[in-house]
Amino acid sequence: MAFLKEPDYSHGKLVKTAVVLINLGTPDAPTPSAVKRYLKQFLWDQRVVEIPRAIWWMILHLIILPFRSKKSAEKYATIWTNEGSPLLVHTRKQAMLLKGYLGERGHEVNVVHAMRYGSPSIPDVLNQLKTEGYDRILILPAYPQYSATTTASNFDAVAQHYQQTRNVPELRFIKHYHDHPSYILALKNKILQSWEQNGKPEKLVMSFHGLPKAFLMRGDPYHCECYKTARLLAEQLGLSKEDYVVTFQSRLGRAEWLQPYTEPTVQALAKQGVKRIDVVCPGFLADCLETLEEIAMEVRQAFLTAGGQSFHYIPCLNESPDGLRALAEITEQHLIGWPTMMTNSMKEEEKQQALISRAEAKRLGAAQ
Ligand SMILES: C=CC1=C(C)c2cc3[nH]c(cc4nc(cc5[nH]c(cc1n2)c(C)c5CCC(=O)O)C(CCC(=O)O)=C4C)c(C)c3C=C
Ligand SMILES: [Fe+2]
Ligand SMILES: [Fe+2]
Repeated sequence: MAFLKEPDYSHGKLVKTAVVLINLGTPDAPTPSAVKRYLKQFLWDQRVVEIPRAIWWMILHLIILPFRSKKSAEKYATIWTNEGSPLLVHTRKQAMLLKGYLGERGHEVNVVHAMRYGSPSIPDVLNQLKTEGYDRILILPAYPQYSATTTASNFDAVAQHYQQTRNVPELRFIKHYHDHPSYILALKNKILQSWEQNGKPEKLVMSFHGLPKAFLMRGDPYHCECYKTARLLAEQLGLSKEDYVVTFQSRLGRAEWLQPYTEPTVQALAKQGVKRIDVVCPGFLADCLETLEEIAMEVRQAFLTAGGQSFHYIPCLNESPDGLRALAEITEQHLIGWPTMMTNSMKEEEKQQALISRAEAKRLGAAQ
């Protein structure tokens, strides 16, 4: 009888393991209808907007969706690439490379990407892994700093998915890595690389995505984790308090969000006579609308219009070897007790895929 069949694993035996890199999500196209579909799912999440549902439904459907979808679609169009939305393109490549980096370190795990909103969706990805026989799942949120709005929302989506599943796999969930030495080192190297090419700024602006201030007051640790990342990074770079400033971007709506806000801060710096600033966004693993459009275009313009002379945007870690090495080390620490190596249960095409990822990771410097 099927239900009495012994499972094809037991303690000490190898079990197929997969890491799921989950990022926020992005529209399928830079069009008002695609952006509307994405925003509708995103902004209906109670982890993101805590306003009572009936009131929020009216605001969302009557004001936000009709106006913001069109405006945001125009912004997305300015950053869209031949391969698609930058956030999706980078996240997909990061997952592929992370698999290779982990393989090089002796962990033969699968690494796939999923999006909290939009596609590939978390349920689709987890279903696919189940079909392929993965019975150990490690969730790696693409957010170094924990926030209920992002990290806990990923957790909700994963937990909700498995509510519909009888045979739930072993699950692990990485909470944060805002102070992980290899993540800080990767950021430091990215900044030093930019300074070697372009020289140093008078002020380094570290801009993080914002949140309503009320979420901090209710206990969300995000704000503290951003400041810890910034302090560790400044220490590593040998910066004094006068050399850098922490700011928060991407405010939405009229309520107060975490301060100081990025754009007014850079305008004030320009008015105080600061001629050259660099902006880095350590909270984003991958470049996206919020960095490429909001920071590298809008905030740049605001600084230059207010009298600034030179503005450099320092890109996110994206596919940089240091960034991937950091993700590999962080992941590795959470694989302890889950022995992973090339198993006989891996299908031929899975083995082939693992070898391709490793070759690409090696080419990018994983073995250094
Ligand atoms: C109430 C609104 C929002 C909260 C809270 C929020 C938190 C939050 N977001 C990120 C990361 C990203 N946000 C991105 C886009 C984006 N964010 C909001 C709103 C809130 N975010 C909106 C409406 C949008 C869509 C774009 C727009 O219309 O302005 C993105 C980029 C997505 C892309 O497609 O490129 C990221 C990444 C974090 C880390 C965070 C809290 C810590
Ligand atoms: Fe956001
Ligand atoms: Fe924005």
